[in-house]
Amino acid sequence: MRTAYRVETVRSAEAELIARLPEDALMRRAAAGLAAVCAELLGRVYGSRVVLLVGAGANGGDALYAGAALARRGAGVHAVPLAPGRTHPAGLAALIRAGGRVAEDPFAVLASADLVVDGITGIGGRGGLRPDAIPVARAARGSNAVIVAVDLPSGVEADSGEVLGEALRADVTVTFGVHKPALLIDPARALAGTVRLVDIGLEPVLPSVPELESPQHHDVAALLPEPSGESDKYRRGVVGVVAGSARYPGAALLAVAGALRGGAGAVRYVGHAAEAVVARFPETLVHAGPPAKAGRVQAWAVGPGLGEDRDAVREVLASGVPVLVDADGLRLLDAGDVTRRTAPTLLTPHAGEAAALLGVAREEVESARLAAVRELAARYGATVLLKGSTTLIAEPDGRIPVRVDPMGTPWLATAGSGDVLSGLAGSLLAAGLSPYDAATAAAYLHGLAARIAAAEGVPITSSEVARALPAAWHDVRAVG
Ligand SMILES: NC(=O)C1=CN([C@@H]2O[C@H](COP(=O)(O)OP(=O)(O)OC[C@H]3O[C@@H](n4cnc5c(N)ncnc54)[C@H](OP(=O)(O)O)[C@@H]3O)[C@@H](O)[C@H]2O)[C@@H](O)CC1
Ligand SMILES: [K+]
Repeated sequence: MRTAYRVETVRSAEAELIARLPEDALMRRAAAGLAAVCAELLGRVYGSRVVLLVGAGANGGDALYAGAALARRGAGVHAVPLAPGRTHPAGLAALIRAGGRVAEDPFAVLASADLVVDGITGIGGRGGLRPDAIPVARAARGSNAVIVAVDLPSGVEADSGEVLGEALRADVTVTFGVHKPALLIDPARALAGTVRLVDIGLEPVLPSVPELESPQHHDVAALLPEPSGESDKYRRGVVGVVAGSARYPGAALLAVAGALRGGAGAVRYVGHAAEAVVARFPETLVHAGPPAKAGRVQAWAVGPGLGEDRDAVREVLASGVPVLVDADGLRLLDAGDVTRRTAPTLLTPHAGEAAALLGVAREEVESARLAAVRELAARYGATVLLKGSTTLIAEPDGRIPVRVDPMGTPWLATAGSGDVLSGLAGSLLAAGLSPYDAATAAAYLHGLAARIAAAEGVPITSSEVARALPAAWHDVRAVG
């Protein structure tokens, strides 16, 4: 798992290290790593033009020491102090000793820069760029220079990934010790560019439980169910899919398509589209309803294209097996029916549905996704998968890390893709995964399938995403 830690945790780990090391040792390590990435980006350091945007804190110090290292290798380095009188004194002295200078005209040096180092704010920044920094940041972005953010793009909130004002979009972010939540969560993540992690020796002093974790191929491979010699379809799990309506029969087909490729031994479809489902997927067991009379299942997925069938949602939530609720099911559910449950529940809203469940505006969820997913999970006592530009998965117990899906792709923003995800995650629940792991594996495989389907760079449909799921399993298993 890739992990991210909150500022408070990073600061206490740093304090522990600083106490054992000579003064400035950590900053020098950070700056050396930063200078190495800048040199790599420049290709030829000698004769290159570098501008340092320097704020009032240690983030500016990092930029100054890295600038000094580049100046020693022959780069022309200019510092632009944005908090004059509060510029890191030792860092500035090191830059001047190395032949760097303070810029007389920041806009002139920015116009001809090859590389700009953004050291305005790091983990100490709050509330977007300040007015003085905005024209300078815009000039940097408007130049042809590569922009390298120090630790974080300046102007983002480190712990939440929110962007409360203007921020400076980077091409590359060089972060120290460990990722911060803003580097994994939109909207901040989209401003970080490529993220490079510099080891400053922090790992051994960090707590074992991070704020966020983001799975990679081998993590997902370890979660996927594997049939054993004794497996029959019931032991592998039967997933009940309650989806589709006279108005939205397609949702039933897409949810079943996802469920058939999620590792359960059988898919039992319940609803008004039974005929269409069997015609397309003859391996499906079907039942016209109601869910309670459908026969044995190990998990339910309810909601895609369901229309107004409130009773079906209520009945499924009254069952003693894990339940996934999506789409119309989220609109129809009664909060008490969820909080009273003893078996686990997984809710899979997009930002609009999450906003309705929380009683806030959609923009509020989109701008503060981490807070929204945690609040929903706590309020409903359920695992929540919040879909979107960054898909997040939270447990009701706030001490458990929120998982961030790294596989999302804009290609998934296509009609019916959520229906495929519901079926897939429901199937993984029926196969015995916890809601947390089922949601994690489903989001990952779904994103990977979309990437595989869109490999030629052409638009894809949700049916194609479902068809690419076996290739996604294969890909994950091959590496895991
Ligand atoms: N600790 C360590 O050992 C190591 C730390 N390292 C580095 O230190 C960084 C953290 O340094 P930090 O704590 O000095 O805070 P930092 O991010 O530089 O900015 C805070 C300053 O900016 C100001 N300010 C606040 N908001 C602002 C805004 N919106 N716009 C403009 N200004 C704003 C605020 O002052 P204020 O004006 O509010 O009084 C404050 O003085 C970290 O990210 C990493 O790069 C590495 O070297 C590794 C070792
Ligand atoms: K920065």
